[in-house]
Amino acid sequence: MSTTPQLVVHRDKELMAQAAAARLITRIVDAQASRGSASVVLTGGRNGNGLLAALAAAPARDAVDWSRLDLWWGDERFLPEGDPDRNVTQAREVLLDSVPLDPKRVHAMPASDGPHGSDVDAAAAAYAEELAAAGDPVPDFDVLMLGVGPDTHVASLFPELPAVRETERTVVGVHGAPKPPPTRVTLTLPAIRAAREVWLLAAGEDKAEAAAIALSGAGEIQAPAAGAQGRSRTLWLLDASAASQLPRALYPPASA
Ligand SMILES: O=C1O[C@H](COP(=O)(O)O)[C@@H](O)[C@H](O)[C@H]1O
Repeated sequence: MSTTPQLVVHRDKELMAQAAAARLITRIVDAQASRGSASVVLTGGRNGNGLLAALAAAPARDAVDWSRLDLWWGDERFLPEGDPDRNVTQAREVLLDSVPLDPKRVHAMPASDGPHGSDVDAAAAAYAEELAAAGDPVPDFDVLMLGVGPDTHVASLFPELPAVRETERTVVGVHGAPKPPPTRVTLTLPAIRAAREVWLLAAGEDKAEAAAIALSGAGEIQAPAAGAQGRSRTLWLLDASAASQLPRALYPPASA
C-alpha cells in the first residue's frame, strides 16, 4: 500500500534537524511503550547526520531506552571498517558512541575488509540474511529515514541504475554510483516500503530541485525519492530552502 506524502517545512536546516530529532525521540519512546522495543533505519549524508547531532544535543534523548533500540542502515559506502566516509563511522561519531546502545542491536552494513572481502554482492546478501533473521523479509521498522540527494537519490538508489529497479531482493550491491564511493550497499525500494513510516529529509538549496521533481509525479526509476513510501506514513521533512521550488499547491497549511 502506498501513502500520500505529508510535508512539514521548517524555517532552516537547524530547526528542521531539531524538530526531526524531537519527532524521532517521541516515535521511539511510543514504540518502546507499546511493543517493548523500537526499530529504526538510519541514513547517512548531511541531513541524516544533522538529525543525529541534534538528537545527541537534545535533553529528551534520556527518555529513550537505548538498550531496547535496534538500529539498521538504509545504505552504506563500501569502504574499510572505520573509514571516515562510512555512514556508520559518522553516526558513531555524532551520536552512537555517546548513548548506551546494546552493541548486538547495532546492525551496521558490512565493510569492504570484512568477512566478504571486496565482494559487495556477497556483503549485500549477508545483510539481507541479517534482516530476514529479525523479520520476514525485513524487520517491522518503526521509522526508516532517508536523506534525499540533489539528484533525487535515496539510500544508494541512484536514478536509472539497476538497484532502483530491483523488485525481489531487499538489499543489493551497487556498482558505479555517480557519487563517491562508486561501490555501495543499499536497501531496495521493496525493503524501504515495508517500513511503517518513511521520513525523507531534505534541507538546503541543493535539494530544492530534487524535492520538486520527486513530489511532482516523477517515476521512481528516474527519481528514486518518489518511490520511497511507508506503509502507514510518508513524511517529507524540509527546510524552506529545499521547499523553495515546490509547486504552491504542495505547501502544507502551516509551516514552522
Ligand atoms: O551518499 C549518500 O548520500 C545521501 C544524501 O546525502 P546528502 O549529504 O546529500 O544529504 C544519503 O542519504 C546516503 O545515505 C548517503 O550514503
